[in-house]
Amino acid sequence: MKTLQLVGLTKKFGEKHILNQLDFEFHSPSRYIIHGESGSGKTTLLNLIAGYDNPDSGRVEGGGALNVGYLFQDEMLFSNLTVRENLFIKYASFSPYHQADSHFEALITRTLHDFNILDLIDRKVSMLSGGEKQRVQLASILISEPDIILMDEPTSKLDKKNKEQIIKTIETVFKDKLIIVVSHESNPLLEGGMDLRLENGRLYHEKC
Ligand SMILES: Nc1ncnc2c1ncn2[C@@H]1O[C@H](COP(=O)(O)OP(=O)(O)OP(=O)(O)O)[C@@H](O)[C@H]1O
Repeated sequence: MKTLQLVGLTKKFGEKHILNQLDFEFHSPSRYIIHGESGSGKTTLLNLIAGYDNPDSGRVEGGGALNVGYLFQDEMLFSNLTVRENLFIKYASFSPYHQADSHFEALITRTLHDFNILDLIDRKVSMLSGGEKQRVQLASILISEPDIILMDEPTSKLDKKNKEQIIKTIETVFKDKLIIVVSHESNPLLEGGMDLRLENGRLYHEKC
């Protein structure tokens, strides 16, 4: 089993400690849902795990050996490009060859099939529904073939029906991955996931 360890992780903005000597061990494959008040540091924590920002002290261990995929709160897609073109842009930024090779074709076909949107591959993003766009955004994370998936409010803009569908898809397609989700929802977002609370700069197990 792979692990991702946070060791004495500390992050300050000005004089304010956002994360304070935070120790935690995430196991893969598992699902964790991080709750916490607005401004408690949830996005800051994901940014540190992804390596987008550096801690003031402490470290993230195991992250370097694991490929991280990050779905941002406002993940951007180019509306006047097709689903294939959007995913290719993402792929080209990871692939050393920057071309749509056979690996890309196999990867995109498998991924879009898993998200049940293969028939939309040549459609412009501007012609997709909100739920379909969200599926393309989720599919785009898999283009970097990550071991760890970080998601900031992945279902916040969806209605109940779409939300349930997306959660089901995440549970099946991402079942072998370590998933860390930030969510404002008070109920467990993903069944079987571990609920955590970020408070006063530390992570606590939350009782449901
Ligand atoms: N680059 C920055 N410079 C200064 N302060 C920052 C910076 N990034 C975040 N902060 C502050 O750090 C605190 C934690 O922000 P963060 O975005 O991690 O919170 P959050 O728990 O994700 O909030 P929300 O639930 O509202 O998205 C906030 O008070 C925020 O204003």
